[in-house]
Amino acid sequence: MSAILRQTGTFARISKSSFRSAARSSVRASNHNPLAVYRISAQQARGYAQDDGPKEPNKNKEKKDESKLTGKEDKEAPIKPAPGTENLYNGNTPLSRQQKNKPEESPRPDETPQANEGPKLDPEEMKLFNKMIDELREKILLPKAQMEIFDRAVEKIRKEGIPDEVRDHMEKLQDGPLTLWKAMTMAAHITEWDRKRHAEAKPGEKNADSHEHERKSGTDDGSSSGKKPDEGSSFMLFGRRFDPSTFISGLLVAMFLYYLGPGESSKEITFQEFRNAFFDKGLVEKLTVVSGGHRVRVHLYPEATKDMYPDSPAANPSFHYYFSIGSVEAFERRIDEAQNELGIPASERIPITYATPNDSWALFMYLLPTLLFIAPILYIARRGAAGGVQNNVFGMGKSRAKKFNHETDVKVKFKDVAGMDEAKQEIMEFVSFLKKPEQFQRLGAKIPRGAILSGPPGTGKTLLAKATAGESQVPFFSVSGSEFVEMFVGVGASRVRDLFAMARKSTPCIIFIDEIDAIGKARSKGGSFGGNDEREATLNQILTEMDGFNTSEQVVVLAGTNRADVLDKALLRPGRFDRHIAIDRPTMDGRKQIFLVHLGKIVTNEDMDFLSGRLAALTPGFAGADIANCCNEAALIAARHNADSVTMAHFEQAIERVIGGLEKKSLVLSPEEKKTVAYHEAGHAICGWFFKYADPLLKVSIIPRGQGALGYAQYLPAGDTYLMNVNQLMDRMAMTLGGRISEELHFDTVTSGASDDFNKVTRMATAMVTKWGMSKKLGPLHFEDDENKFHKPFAESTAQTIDAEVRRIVDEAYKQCYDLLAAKKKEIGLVAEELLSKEVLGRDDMVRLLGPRPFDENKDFAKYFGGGAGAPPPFPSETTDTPPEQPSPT
Ligand SMILES: Nc1ncnc2c1ncn2[C@@H]1O[C@H](COP(=O)(O)OP(=O)(O)OP(=O)(O)O)[C@@H](O)[C@H]1O
Repeated sequence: MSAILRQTGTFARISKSSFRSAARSSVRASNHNPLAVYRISAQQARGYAQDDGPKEPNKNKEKKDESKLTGKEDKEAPIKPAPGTENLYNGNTPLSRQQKNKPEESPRPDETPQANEGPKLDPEEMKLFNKMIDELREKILLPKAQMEIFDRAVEKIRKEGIPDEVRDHMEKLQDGPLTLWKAMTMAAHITEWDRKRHAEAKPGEKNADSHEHERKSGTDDGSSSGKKPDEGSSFMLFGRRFDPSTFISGLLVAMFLYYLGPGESSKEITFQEFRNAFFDKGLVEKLTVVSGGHRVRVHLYPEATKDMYPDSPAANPSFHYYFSIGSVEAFERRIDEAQNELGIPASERIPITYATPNDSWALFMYLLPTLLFIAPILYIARRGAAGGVQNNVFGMGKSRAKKFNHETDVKVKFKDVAGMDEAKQEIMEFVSFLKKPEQFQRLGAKIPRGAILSGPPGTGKTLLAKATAGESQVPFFSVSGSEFVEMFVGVGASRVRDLFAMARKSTPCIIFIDEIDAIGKARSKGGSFGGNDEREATLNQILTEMDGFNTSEQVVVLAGTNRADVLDKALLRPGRFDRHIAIDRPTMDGRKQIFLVHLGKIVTNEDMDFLSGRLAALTPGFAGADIANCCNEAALIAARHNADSVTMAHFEQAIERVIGGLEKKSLVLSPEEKKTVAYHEAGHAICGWFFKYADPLLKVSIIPRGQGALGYAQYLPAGDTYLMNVNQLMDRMAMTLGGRISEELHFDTVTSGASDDFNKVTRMATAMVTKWGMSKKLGPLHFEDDENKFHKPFAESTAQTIDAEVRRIVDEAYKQCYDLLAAKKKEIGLVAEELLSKEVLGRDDMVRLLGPRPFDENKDFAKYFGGGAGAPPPFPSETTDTPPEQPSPT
């Protein structure tokens, strides 16, 4: 009973096991190891081991006396705390020293423990007990009423001795420093003991004071009213009863918050640092081998570490130091050596554990951000590749087709589509199929699956498809081929599936895929550069879907393209796009019809028949979209001039603008340049007027327009001609050279303004020689152009012949033009001077200056432009003179 709390800490050394170890070690050889105190000291526990009975302390005393006599006591009990733990418990002096100086005392008869009470405390023990209680008070904050109960209980212990119950709990808490948690549970036990003591006492023995305390504390758990507390499954904390389930769920929440928190931080140190800073100072609580036996995590006593290294993060329980090890065996050996060096007994060795599940959790938490980043990408990619109608990750695999409702959206009818009667006729069949399928099925006819509408841009392919839907009164799904193409392989195919699935749900209906060449290009025969997989997969899916239609399914697929020649043959085979409808630029009559459609919305007082005819004659080569644009431009120009209605002049301005671009009034030419441009344009105009097969001039201007054109001449082609003979070609070439030859005839030098003319002439002459068989020397041969210019499809000698023939033809055209212009030098001067003064000349001015054109005019020409008879040449429309190119540095 002489020593109760003999260590650097407080209550942690009063255990039964300590007592036993003390009994053993009291006769052991002396140990100079200062660290030994860091564990349970041999002299610490001198009593309170109830199992050993009251004699045990005496036995111990005897041993102690024995050790005193032999003078070994000092050596047996370490007197100095381990480095780093001196301040652990408020700088307590080593217990062994206190113990050494403590007088041996027997329990006083009046202090004999009573039932339920432990032995009484001697002055030394009392001192230490008081110290422990002071620390408890510092660490915990109890409600006032609770504090009173606690104080009362402490007072009781002081007077009557330490009860077994409290002692047992202290025994459990002996390891490690006094943490807040330990302090709380300790306080709870003391108060609980006191409460129980009162509850078990006879009613008469209960003092009124205690009742008052319980009432005040408001924590009467029913024991006072005769109800037995459920001690097995709950414990008290702050006077509150906690059951295990509350505790476990609380613990789980705490763990959850812990892992949600800032996470475990760590620092790598060397083994030497570990030893010097922590191990040798006794701060290490435990070591854990992690990372598959490559690293060791150091668990420190947080309080002691905090005291020793106040600024270090090591005191944070979630912070850990790590050091690397070569192998587990080597590490264990080193630790053993280190502990031997410090003389730590085997029973006190630092525990070493091996990778707990927490490590996997830590690894998981460590990898979590990366996983969170990568997982969605993988998921999208996989889902994209997987395809399927259900493939709707962020709407990726969903079709982007716009659905037009036949009742509300598709208002276009066949009457709105003009100038393509044959195409309309062809597509009409689809309308009858969608309207009356039985008429075809009755006779065993298979309904065509779809049609490809091919033609230049703006010729009305989409319009025709819409009109088909409008006429058939069915829903219309419109999608562009490029909308199937995505970054992820498989998305296109998935969208095709989705589109067809949607269409099947709304049968009968029309699907229109515009620009189908974006996905329907001929598949490569392998070995192509780059990845075409996505496009090919999409095309294959279209082929499959079209095959998959059952003949009674009323889904018609129409597709538009500008490049029918590049489409995959599999698309065009019967059973898929059965029909191939070519829609070309409209003819003169077609243009007239289209003008009539679009003029319907324009406010004009002009005679519609004449207006549309004249405009159609003025717009050779125009597609439906250009015509619609012209009508709109004319209305805009008229509105800009505050006109009441749109006049012929507005339409002509609009056409000029569409053909030549915007007038560039800001581009001011010098007088010399202007004169050159005027003579250049006059040369072209004279050629067009006097060459029989050239296009008659309609308008010439020296106002710069569009993309750098300094002059502008508009010619009127005879009509829709699809063939050109040698005479027409020669006249056109001669006319094209007219600008440069006029410059030669009227100026000392020539300019670079004819560059574009030469380009045209050369191309025409080359085509005559290599494609059109118009050279006697080369004969009827066709030489394909190699776009890459890698090789010539002819022999070197043939190449020389081609060059010579092209030169000969151009020379002939040159001579033809030169002869004419040399003869008409005066007329050129007339036209050029007039141009310089007026800037723009019309056909009437030409007739005034040069007299009527000496050839029969085309009848349309005569009708709409009042000229005489004459046949203007075919399809050329206009020429513009490009700006001078920059002279090359050489
Ligand atoms: N035959 C026509 N009759 C009336 N208007 C037409 C005709 N052709 C084209 N248009 C006008 O041109 C506009 C554009 O035509 P549309 O979009 O059908 O051309 P497209 O051939 O589909 O062009 P792209 O090949 O560039 O897709 C139409 O909205 C319409 O106003």
